[in-house]
Amino acid sequence: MSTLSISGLNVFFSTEDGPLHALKEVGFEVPERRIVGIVGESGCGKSTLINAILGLLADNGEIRSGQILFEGSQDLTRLSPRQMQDLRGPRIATVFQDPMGALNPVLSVGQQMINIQYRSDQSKAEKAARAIEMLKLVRIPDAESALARYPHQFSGGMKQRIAIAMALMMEPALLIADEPTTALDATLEVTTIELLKDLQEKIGCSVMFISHHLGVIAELCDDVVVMYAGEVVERGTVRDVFQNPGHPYTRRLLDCDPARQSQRTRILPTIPGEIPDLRARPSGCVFAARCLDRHEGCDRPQVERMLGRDHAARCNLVQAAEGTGVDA
Ligand SMILES: Nc1ncnc2c1ncn2[C@@H]1O[C@H](COP(=O)(O)OP(=O)(O)OP(=O)(O)O)[C@@H](O)[C@H]1O
Repeated sequence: MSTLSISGLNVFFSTEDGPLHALKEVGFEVPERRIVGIVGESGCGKSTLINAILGLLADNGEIRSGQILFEGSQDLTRLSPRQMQDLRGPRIATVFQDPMGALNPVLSVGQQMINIQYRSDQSKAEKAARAIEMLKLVRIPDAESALARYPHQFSGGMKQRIAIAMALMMEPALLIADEPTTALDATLEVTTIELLKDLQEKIGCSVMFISHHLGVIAELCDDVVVMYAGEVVERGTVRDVFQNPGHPYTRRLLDCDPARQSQRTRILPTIPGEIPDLRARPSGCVFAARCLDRHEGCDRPQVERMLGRDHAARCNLVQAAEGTGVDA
């Protein structure tokens, strides 16, 4: 069973210049106990996707169609704001780039970690013991005395680890981690990634990990979903997608990844061009204007084609390649 199963998700924003189709027919799974990376450049719809799952779309946003099935039974698109509020935190936890979004600067870490357990009928001492246990798991030195300290007394890396401990404290079924290591330096990033993987295994939750850092995705995730202009253009296991990318956009992303550059460059390479205006989506492929493999099939709607058991790409060229023997 999948912890999260998204299908046919269409999200629109109303704007002064007409409706903006931010997510188009988005579909993918976050299977139980797996870590799924979501990758794509700025504007590809990652925040909209997270907000749609959490029931926190902006007032001008609307889910027009689609399903977000949580733990096989609850369609999150149909829950009331109150029901969503109950799920956020205990069942669907979040970690963001800035840990201070999750930490209250005027309360001690211990108090905050006890407050999170408000639904538990354990005693205060038991809740404090649980907080210490979590702080130890995220390798905060001297966890007992850390309870009495305030967020500003910790370094950036420690604050993020405390935020992770707080997110996982109630053993959620799903953790949504949005660029949680982007603000950290390279060494701290590696430590935090290792820790996240460790904790995920201990708690047995699923993780949706949003990042533009392909190296981190490769290191941490089991599966990856590649998004472009609000569409899922490729999905599969990290191994399949990274070793045998099917979509030209995925190939360009991998080519641009600094970790794969043979020569060191001063300027980070990026894909030339821009994401199209989502108020006027092209009728054919959404990536065609920037694609190096353009062909006549790009003007038609793109069909998602399976490249392997769990590996799919939305590109008509991939489909054409099979029959013609052309190497896609
Ligand atoms: N409230 C809104 N009203 C109108 N358009 C919006 C709104 N929120 C997002 N959009 C548009 O939806 C598209 C997807 O935006 P989104 O913020 O989800 O992308 P993103 O991949 O998270 O980008 P970033 O990494 O820069 O945050 C963009 O074209 C954006 O301009």
